[in-house]
Amino acid sequence: MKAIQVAIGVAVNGNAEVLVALRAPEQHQGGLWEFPGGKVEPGEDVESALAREFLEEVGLRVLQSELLYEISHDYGDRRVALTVFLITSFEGEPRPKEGNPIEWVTLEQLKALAMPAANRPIVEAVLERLGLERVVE
Ligand SMILES: Nc1nc2c([nH]c(=O)n2[C@@H]2O[C@H](COP(=O)(O)OP(=O)(O)OP(=O)(O)O)[C@@H](O)[C@H]2O)c(=O)[nH]1
Ligand SMILES: [Mg+2]
Repeated sequence: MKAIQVAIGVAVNGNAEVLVALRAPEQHQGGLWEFPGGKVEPGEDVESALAREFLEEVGLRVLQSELLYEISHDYGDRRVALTVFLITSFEGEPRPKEGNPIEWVTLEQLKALAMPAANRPIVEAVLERLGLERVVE
């Protein structure tokens, strides 16, 4: 099975909070919290996909981002290859443009969120990058 290429972003605000969205029940891995993002389209590079998905899903214009982490995960029903960016500068106020609730959460709150399995090492990388204790020792 070919992996689906996905670009996702961890936007950080001035209070050291990160932006998360709730996946709709009918979506793959529905009912779990995610970092906004989505599938890279044919012919599109992964940074462009990140910028497009952020505008489409939460209405933010990405001004500055850096590569944070890459992970492939097999969910059984599909394989995904996630490229994760830390978004250090953006423009606009986040709005749930596709109807999924969105929230700024502290890193402590992030640790406790129910997210898809592929996100556990991503959260570790976020905590490490932003300077907090790891979740698992
Ligand atoms: N956006 C997002 N997708 C994630 C995360 N973690 C994770 O495993 N995924 C998986 O990545 C895949 C693609 O993400 P997506 O469903 O957001 O894609 P999309 O926005 O293009 O959705 P669409 O197909 O409805 O247009 C899904 O299978 C999803 O389960 C995450 O933190 N954020
Ligand atoms: Mg999406």
